[in-house]
Amino acid sequence: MPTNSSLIEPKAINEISYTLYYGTFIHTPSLKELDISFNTIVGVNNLGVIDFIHKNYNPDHHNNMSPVQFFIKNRHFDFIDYSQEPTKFFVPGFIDTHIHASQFPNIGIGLDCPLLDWLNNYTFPLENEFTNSNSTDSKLKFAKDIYSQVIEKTLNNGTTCASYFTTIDPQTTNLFAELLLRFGQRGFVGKVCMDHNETYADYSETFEECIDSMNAIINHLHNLNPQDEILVKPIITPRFAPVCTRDLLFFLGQLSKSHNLPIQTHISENEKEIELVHDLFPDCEDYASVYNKHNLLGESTILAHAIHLTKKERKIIKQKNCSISHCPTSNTFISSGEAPIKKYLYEDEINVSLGTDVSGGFDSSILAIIKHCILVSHHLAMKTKNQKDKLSINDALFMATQGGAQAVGMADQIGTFELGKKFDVQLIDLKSEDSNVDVFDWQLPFKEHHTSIENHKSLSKDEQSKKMFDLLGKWIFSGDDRNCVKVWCNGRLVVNKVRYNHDDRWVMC
Ligand SMILES: Nc1nc2[nH]cnc2c(=O)[nH]1
Ligand SMILES: [Zn+2]
Repeated sequence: MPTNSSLIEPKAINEISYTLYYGTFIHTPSLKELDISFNTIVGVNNLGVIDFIHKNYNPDHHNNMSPVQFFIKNRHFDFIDYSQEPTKFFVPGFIDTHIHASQFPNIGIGLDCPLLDWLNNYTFPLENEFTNSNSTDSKLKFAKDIYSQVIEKTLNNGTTCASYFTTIDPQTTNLFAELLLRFGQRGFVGKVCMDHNETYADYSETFEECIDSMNAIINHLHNLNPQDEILVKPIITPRFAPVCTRDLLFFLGQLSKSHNLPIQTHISENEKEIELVHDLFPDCEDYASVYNKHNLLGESTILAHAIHLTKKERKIIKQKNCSISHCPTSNTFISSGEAPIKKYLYEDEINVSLGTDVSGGFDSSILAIIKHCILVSHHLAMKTKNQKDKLSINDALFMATQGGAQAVGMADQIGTFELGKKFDVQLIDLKSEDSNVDVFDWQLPFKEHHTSIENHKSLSKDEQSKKMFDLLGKWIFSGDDRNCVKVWCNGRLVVNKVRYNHDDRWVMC
């Protein structure tokens, strides 16, 4: 955390109620930096904004001039204290930059074929179910069941923001945005655009239908958000070049400019797909050039997969400041390949984030994707015999949080614990009910329910941080949704798995 503490303007004090969270905070302010702060207070106002951070707070050393004491004297606030619980820590909410909400029922299905067959055999038929024109009611019910489940599941896994693909259907896409708001997850809503599906003609739209649908969705979402808050936003989503006409690609590039909307698509996932793009766009030098030619590459473009990029494509992607969404689980499940992410991050300096890519990916948890991206990078390193290809815990955590925030154009609003950012946060408990994580007392960074004197006598700050780092490894490699016990989005508690609050020490003033 860059700032030790900061005090809000006194004039605002009577209008704002606060929650102060006290405990261990862990985040990655930059790619190479992992910050572990014990005994830290983060103050969140009623707009869900962090405007108070105080590190190393010791309640036994009262200093009446300290910002904390100032708060205690002057304000109504809730004080939520986990500072004496070594297996509990706060991390930023995860950001999933590539997930197909509509494909959720297909999780675990379709292991037998590569991308283009997988699309035709499994994916297009399922997405087509959302377009049922015979009965609007049954279509909406079908969509509501699936979409509610995917939002609940991802929130329960600590995803506070996601960039979603839905289907070509506008009505159920609008319903999806409404559900996001109801459940309280921040979301980018991408109606899939595709007006040229040669291999599965049943699932396609005309250019004109796509324009009408996009306009309907943009208008609907414009009116949906609460005042002064953008929680759901449309994202322009050409599915991928092979299913879009040039007219559609041009139109979508223009639409992004005229409405200042982000873009997401797929790129260079599978070798047969790349050949198809060469055949369909012989005038373009490579896959990235197809998108570039149609004004679809910019700083708010998320390119999913990006496994087989050429050096030249990597250069364009960097020049245009696009982000990549790395989807290692999907890339393994449908055997698309191993993206050289370490090179993208450190040689090309491209921003890389993580995506579950449900249902090419079989796990809707970004914690699982963190684990998988590290494992895939180790396999790549064994193949290339280059240790530098291995991703670290820091790299993966950064991609899951601040890298994701940059990908969705919210680097200054979410992704870390910093003044002025939204409180999109998870509380992790390694000893939660039914936890799969085994922790021994000697592995803890400090004693449970210690007195401050005991604590001072124990480990140095560096030793404590090292132990906490090891606990992070335990969380990533043997933890799961059971350890994500609370989730806040925009300051609002949206998941609470703590059955009784007796293990939270609440002090109401
Ligand atoms: N993984 C994946 N790749 C795609 N390329 C085009 N559409 C898709 C999709 O739905 N999933
Ligand atoms: Zn995808």
